[in-house]
Amino acid sequence: MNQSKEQRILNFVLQNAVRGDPCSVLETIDKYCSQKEWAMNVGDEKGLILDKTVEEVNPSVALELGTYCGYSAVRIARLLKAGAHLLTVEFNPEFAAIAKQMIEFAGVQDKVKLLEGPSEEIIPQLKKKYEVDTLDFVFLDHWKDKYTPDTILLQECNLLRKGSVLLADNIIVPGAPEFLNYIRNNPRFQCTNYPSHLEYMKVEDAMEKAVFLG
Ligand SMILES: O=C(NCCCCCn1ccc2cnccc21)c1cc(-c2ccc(F)cc2)cc(O)c1O
Ligand SMILES: [Mg+2]
Repeated sequence: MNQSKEQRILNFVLQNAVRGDPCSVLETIDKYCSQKEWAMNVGDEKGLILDKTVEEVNPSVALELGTYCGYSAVRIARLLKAGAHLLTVEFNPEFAAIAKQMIEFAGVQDKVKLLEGPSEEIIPQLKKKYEVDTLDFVFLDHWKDKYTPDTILLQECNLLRKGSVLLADNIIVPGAPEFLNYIRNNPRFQCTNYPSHLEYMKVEDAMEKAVFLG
């Protein structure tokens, strides 16, 4: 059975990165995906926008929708203060298995809880099953047509508080036009656009930050 691309990325990290060193894991994934096989990690350029937003928010409780190989989970978790944690949702079991190993190799497993399943099922469970009060930070990086329904669901489940920050990837490519329309025309959100490039490519992309006003 030949390996998946995601397995090849993990193997390259296990063989070339430094165990317990999140920055080394991130550099190694970026090296592989820029030189050998493209993959849909947020990458080093948009990763800096993610870093700055996480540092600005300094979240106690963060949610990520779309784990993939765990690149952005490692990226976020490495910046979290003591006692803070990231809940990351992945519905593809193969990706979840890769991400789990990636997160453990990076040494951030104590800060990350990987939840397997579709976001519309997991979000309503966050309060009771995962003991979440409200979310300080949400990174949207899953199916682009789920950004809007899941943002609505987060509000319906009372998971956002005044000042909660959403950051959405791929505003231009693959694009989330319906989300952009929803969030920019919603008076309960204050939006900021961050132009960038598609991971590992000279193609324009952008991230959108939306602060919930309560
Ligand atoms: O599709 C993307 N990501 C989503 C992957 C699937 C998520 C599925 N999933 C995960 C959790 C979860 C929970 N509930 C429901 C579904 C769930 C993506 C694509 C590109 C891209 C691809 C080709 C191209 F030519 C240019 C750009 C670049 C990106 O950065 C991306 O993020
Ligand atoms: Mg993305």
